[in-house]
Amino acid sequence: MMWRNIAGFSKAAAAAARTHGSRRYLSSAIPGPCIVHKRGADILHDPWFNKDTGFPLTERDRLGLRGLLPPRVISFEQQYARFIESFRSLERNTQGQPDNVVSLAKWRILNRLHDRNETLYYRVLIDNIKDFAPIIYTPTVGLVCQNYSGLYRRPRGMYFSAKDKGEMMSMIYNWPAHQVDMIVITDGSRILGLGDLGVQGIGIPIGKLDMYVAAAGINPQRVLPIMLDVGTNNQKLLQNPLYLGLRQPRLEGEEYLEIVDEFMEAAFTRWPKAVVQFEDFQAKWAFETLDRYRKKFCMFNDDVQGTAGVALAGLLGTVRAQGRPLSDFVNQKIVVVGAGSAGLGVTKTAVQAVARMAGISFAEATKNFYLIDKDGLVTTERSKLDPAVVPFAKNPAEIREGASIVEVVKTVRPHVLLGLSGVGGIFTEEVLKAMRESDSCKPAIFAMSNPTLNAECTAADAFKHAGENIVFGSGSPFENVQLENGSVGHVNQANNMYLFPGIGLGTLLSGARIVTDGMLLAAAECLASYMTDEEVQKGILYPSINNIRHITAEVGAAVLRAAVTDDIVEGHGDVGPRDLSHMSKEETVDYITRNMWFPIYSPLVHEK
Ligand SMILES: NC(=O)C1=CN([C@@H]2O[C@H](COP(=O)(O)OP(=O)(O)OC[C@H]3O[C@@H](n4cnc5c(N)ncnc54)[C@H](O)[C@@H]3O)[C@@H](O)[C@H]2O)C=CC1
Ligand SMILES: CC(=O)C(=O)O
Ligand SMILES: [Mg+2]
Repeated sequence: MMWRNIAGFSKAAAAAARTHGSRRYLSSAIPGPCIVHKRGADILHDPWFNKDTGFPLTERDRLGLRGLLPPRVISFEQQYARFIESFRSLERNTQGQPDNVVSLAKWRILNRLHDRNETLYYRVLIDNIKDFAPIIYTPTVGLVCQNYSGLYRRPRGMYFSAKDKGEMMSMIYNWPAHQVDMIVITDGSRILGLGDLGVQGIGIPIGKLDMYVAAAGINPQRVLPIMLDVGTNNQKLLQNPLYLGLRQPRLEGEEYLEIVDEFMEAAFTRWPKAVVQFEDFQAKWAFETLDRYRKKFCMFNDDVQGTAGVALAGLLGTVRAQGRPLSDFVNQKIVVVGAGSAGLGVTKTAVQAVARMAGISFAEATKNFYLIDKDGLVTTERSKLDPAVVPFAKNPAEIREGASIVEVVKTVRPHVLLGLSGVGGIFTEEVLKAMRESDSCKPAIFAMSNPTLNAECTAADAFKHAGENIVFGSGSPFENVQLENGSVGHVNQANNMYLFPGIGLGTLLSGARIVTDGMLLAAAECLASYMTDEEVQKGILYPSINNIRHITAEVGAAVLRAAVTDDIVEGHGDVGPRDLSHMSKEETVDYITRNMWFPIYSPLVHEK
């Protein structure tokens, strides 16, 4: 597999160079014979320009590198093969060691490459995304965040803390890149299903932006991970002498919002065309900030909106998997476990879809949805009902207030059981067995919480207890399951990674002023219609992660076209709003694809 990639190397590189690849250096070129203004060791220490042993002799001569490298010039292909060999050797040498140890060792070797040579790093990531996504993204990124203070070697991204109040407008200019396209920001308050990890949550924006580079071809020189450190309520971290964040409780209320406001003003003052993705904020701030900024800035919340689109695509897929027409979605009974930023985002979007399809009101469309939180089924009987869940609260005459998951499943016999609770294993054997009585011929189980240990159930347990005819999705990857009937139980990775890169890229390349509901719906519909009937019937609802660039180009194009329809595009670079509106669907996909950055070594000196 790896070697096939290497064999296909020069063709892909040449194609990329013809389109977009080398532009990255030229865009920041200074006049004169050299494209990079740094010299000598400064170049070797800049992961953006560094080619390690790959510097050709002319560049070694003209950039003051002679003598600073071993004499032999090694090709990109050889460097790539060398890295993969070290990675495989690490796999061999860590066999039998605990999973956490192996995962962190793999993360370290990749991270060291990231710090040293970005071109090679992104190339190995793109070519081996199926193997490496679980390391730079969920589940290992969760472990990295938990151990961040010990793993920390050098900073990546920017840190704005409560102590920086009043200073952010000048601080933002400390970032060395002139242009920033994508920002992913967190306050560390709800990192995956791991809770409040304070400043250690920076690993999430870094991992998400790695996915942006890999999937959407965002130029890595133009991405910016942001940690907004407003304190932490995690007592263990506050007591840890190695903790790297502010040692104070989280800011609340207006004090908190003032910090986020200040950052947003600073970021958009310096980079008015940037897209900002909010990530892993605790529910109350996820909703509040989305409401506060979505009409003012070009931003979206991935956990609320990206997840909703991926889940909707999965839910529509389950209808197709049952061999039923899409219109049957309105009859599906859906139990959502978890009423936080993700669960509520999913439920609201799915209810809206039912309302649209059936031509009924939102309130009427909630009929087949059942929302469960830590206190059980949400009904109108509950005291102190959170206003965000009110629209979905059931009549207690139907099922009692606070009913357990198993009670709800036994009573409702749902078509779909979807978990976004962050609680590992709550889809117990009893719950899964109850799904055998589902009214669906192919019940669907989505255990979407991350990382792996927080999944509501494993893939193997789902197929074992709920039956071999189920459709299964999980937020973190699981291996496909070999079924007793001889067939394969397919595992779908129901993760917002299938949408956020396309949402960001389509928004960026359209120059949309804001991210509208129409753009988000277009993204979800694009993903929902991506798979063929044949695949869906086999229980395959989402594309392979190996095709992530292709699906992202399609999603990006759908988002861009929806932005044109919503009349909010301002264009990107030389491509104006009129050009965008005249593009056919195919031309839009082509435009998106041509603008994806691809890692190849570009010349650092002009030919004489
Ligand atoms: N697969 C994907 O693409 C995504 C997965 N997630 C995952 O979803 C999980 C939740 O994320 P958020 O909604 O942002 O968290 P949150 O903290 O806002 O919400 C968690 C919800 O689960 C409920 N809950 C807690 N314990 C429960 C129990 N024992 N039984 C039933 N409900 C319980 C809480 O009451 C709350 O409503 C996390 O693990 C996160 O990693 C989030 C976004 C995307
Ligand atoms: C996937 C993701 O965004 C989460 O688990 O929070
Ligand atoms: Mg998230």
